[in-house]
Amino acid sequence: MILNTLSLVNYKNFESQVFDFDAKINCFVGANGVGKTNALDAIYHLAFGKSYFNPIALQNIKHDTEFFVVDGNFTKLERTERIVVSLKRGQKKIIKRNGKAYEKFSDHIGFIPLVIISPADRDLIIEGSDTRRKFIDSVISQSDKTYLSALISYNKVLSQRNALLKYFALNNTFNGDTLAIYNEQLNAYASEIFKKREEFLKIFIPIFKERYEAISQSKEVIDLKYKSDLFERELIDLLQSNLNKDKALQYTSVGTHKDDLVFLIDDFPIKKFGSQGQQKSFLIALKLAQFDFIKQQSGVAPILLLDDIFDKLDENRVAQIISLVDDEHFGQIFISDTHADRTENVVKQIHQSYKLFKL
Ligand SMILES: Nc1ncnc2c1ncn2[C@@H]1O[C@H](COP(=O)(O)OP(=O)(O)OP(=O)(O)O)[C@@H](O)[C@H]1O
Repeated sequence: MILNTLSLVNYKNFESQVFDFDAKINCFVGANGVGKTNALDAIYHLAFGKSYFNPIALQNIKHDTEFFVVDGNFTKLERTERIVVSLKRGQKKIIKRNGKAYEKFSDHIGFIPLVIISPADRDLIIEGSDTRRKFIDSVISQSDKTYLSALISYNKVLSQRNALLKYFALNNTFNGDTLAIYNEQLNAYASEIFKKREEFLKIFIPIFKERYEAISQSKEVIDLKYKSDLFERELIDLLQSNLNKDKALQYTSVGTHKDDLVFLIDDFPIKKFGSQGQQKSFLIALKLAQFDFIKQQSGVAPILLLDDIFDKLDENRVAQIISLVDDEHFGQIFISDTHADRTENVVKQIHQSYKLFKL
């Protein structure tokens, strides 16, 4: 998967910009605030139809302008693919592949395999379970369309069930038959989601551990554990036994929407007991394992975005990370850094072919 060119119009701080990329390594360098992360985010947009950093779509349009266009020309399996994402104020976002607009954005997910490593990933450790569920969902969805569709359906039924619980409470009424229909649907989707998350983690965890060992070169034992209500019983039984609680809360308190991933270091939560360096290595190992998994499943090396990585890790570790990717299966890498010299020094040692973009 290679991004050949990228053209931006009114995307965040870019008014009009065209990049012609190297097939291997590309570095965006420049002072704080010049738009290095924004350039990476534009590439992320082409893969996921949204920003990695700012979920409010309209805030990605350049201030005081009416629309943005992110236009990318890729080579995938020797074919040229043009992806255009655009948004005009007051209108819906449009994603086009080779001139044809997608009806459902979810159809595009996985078409441009991509992994981003950014300081913002620390949210995976410090924030709530929804951040970790999003991570696991995004990894599986990139290689499994049926998973994404089960997830979308589950969320739809879940909000209908929650709306019904609210309606019951507001109108002081109850209808077990209607609720049972939602329970059955939710149960079917949840079983599928649970099974796929379990299967995914069986493959993913060993890759992750291997990556961590390679990066950290230390003895601590790290682990990932899948936490789900569904290990206990089927969702249909859980919904039944939690009915009174759900009626009181007016929302569904059990299900795969409550699943979590527990991050452990020597059997203790990494959030509380991991050093800064261990936490960073943990997150990078997680993302590199994502890279390996997607490559393994789709047969295509994902595009790798490394945001601000030199600020967080020393040069040796960065070189190690880049060559880890280079070793077995090179994809295309995009790096952002404030220091052109530092970036060039590290990159030069690993590959002769690279481009530096001074923003
Ligand atoms: N919608 C927008 N319109 C105009 N400018 C924007 C918009 N959104 C963000 N910006 C600007 O983009 C700049 C930040 O860009 P970015 O985060 O890419 O910087 P960076 O080069 O990665 O910096 P750092 O080295 O500090 O990480 C800020 O100046 C911000 O004001």
